[in-house]
Amino acid sequence: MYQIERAIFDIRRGLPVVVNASGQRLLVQALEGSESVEALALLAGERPSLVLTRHRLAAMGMNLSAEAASLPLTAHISTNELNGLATAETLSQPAGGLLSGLKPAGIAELGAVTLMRRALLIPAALCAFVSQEAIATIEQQLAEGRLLQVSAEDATQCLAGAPGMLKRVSEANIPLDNAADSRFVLFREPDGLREHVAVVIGKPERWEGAVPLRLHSACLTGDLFGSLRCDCGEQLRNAVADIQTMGGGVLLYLAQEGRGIGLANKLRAYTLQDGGLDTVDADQVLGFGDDERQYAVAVDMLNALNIDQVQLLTNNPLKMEALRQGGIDVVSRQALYGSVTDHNQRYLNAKATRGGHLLEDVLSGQR
Ligand SMILES: Nc1nc2c(ncn2[C@@H]2O[C@H](COP(=O)(O)OP(=O)(O)OP(=O)(O)O)[C@@H](O)[C@H]2O)c(=O)[nH]1
Ligand SMILES: [Zn+2]
Repeated sequence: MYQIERAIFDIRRGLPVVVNASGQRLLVQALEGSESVEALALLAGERPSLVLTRHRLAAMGMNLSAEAASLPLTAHISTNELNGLATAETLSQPAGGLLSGLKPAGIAELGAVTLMRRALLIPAALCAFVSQEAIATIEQQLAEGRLLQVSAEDATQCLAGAPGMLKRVSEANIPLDNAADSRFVLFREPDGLREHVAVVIGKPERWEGAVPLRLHSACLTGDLFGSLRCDCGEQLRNAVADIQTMGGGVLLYLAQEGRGIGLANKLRAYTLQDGGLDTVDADQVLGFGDDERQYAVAVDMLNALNIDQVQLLTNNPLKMEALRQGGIDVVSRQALYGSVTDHNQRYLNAKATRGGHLLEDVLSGQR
């Protein structure tokens, strides 16, 4: 995985990397932030194609076949169509007849888009297979370390992380407003890119049975600034207070901003929502699924804290399911609400109707 971390840094800087699928080399560059399609074409000796996720293609008005719709991602756009589509912003527009040359994506292209996701960029990649004529130059650049190469297998798996490899890095007592006896324990993912914090409230040696647990995905706008667009800040504070009242437990503060798409993309999604889309459709226009979060890191953190039985504070059935799949016994669920306001009502409605969140009580005005 070591090469992958380095490749992600190059991708975020707008540089190309090579994704190698059984000896076939695909030059890959992020659409977002790429300065020149021409330079990529010159290096590869081929015109690049644009690889997009099926979510984005559907949002662009493509009628995907049943087969294509079931793939994790799909398609090439043939080269001369690139001109009209080459910015992240124009990609959100319906494409009409522009996208005639769709082809199913192979494992190398799947790896390319997975790298973009992991790099928290728009999941769209410029891709060109290296031509026979260009191979010598590419090999020289690889040998000199000017270009990085990753295997297609590693690239496709880079979102999942490496189970059991979270590092417990540092910890300290941090008295909180509603829970004076709290301890922050910081974990770092092996690639060093993301850090997650377990807030341990109370004295673990006194806990009996299922531990009260909150999985909280980071929301800079809501948690820190009290944004009225969502309910996150209130949920965070309510969770700390509830766990304290329940006799102590754990809040996992997960680096999963914007349901895993990152802050840059969440801000883009907010702008699309201001244009009328709901939270799910806005993410799909950008190329993302309903919810891009993976909870393996949460399971790892619970294992490190010797917790295998929990009472989960959430309205999100996916979180219960993910913990159960990771071998954690979720013995009960407790609802956790913020307030409904004029600003967040549409968002909460979409969570309930599109995302299956259990929010009936709060939306029907019972709280
Ligand atoms: N993509 C996207 N993310 C959003 C939007 N509004 C809030 N978020 C993110 O949604 C996530 C909400 O996280 P949580 O509160 O832990 O989870 P949840 O899925 O709402 O489920 P609960 O456990 O019931 O709260 C945070 O990462 C927010 O940054 C939005 O409009 N678009
Ligand atoms: Zn939020």
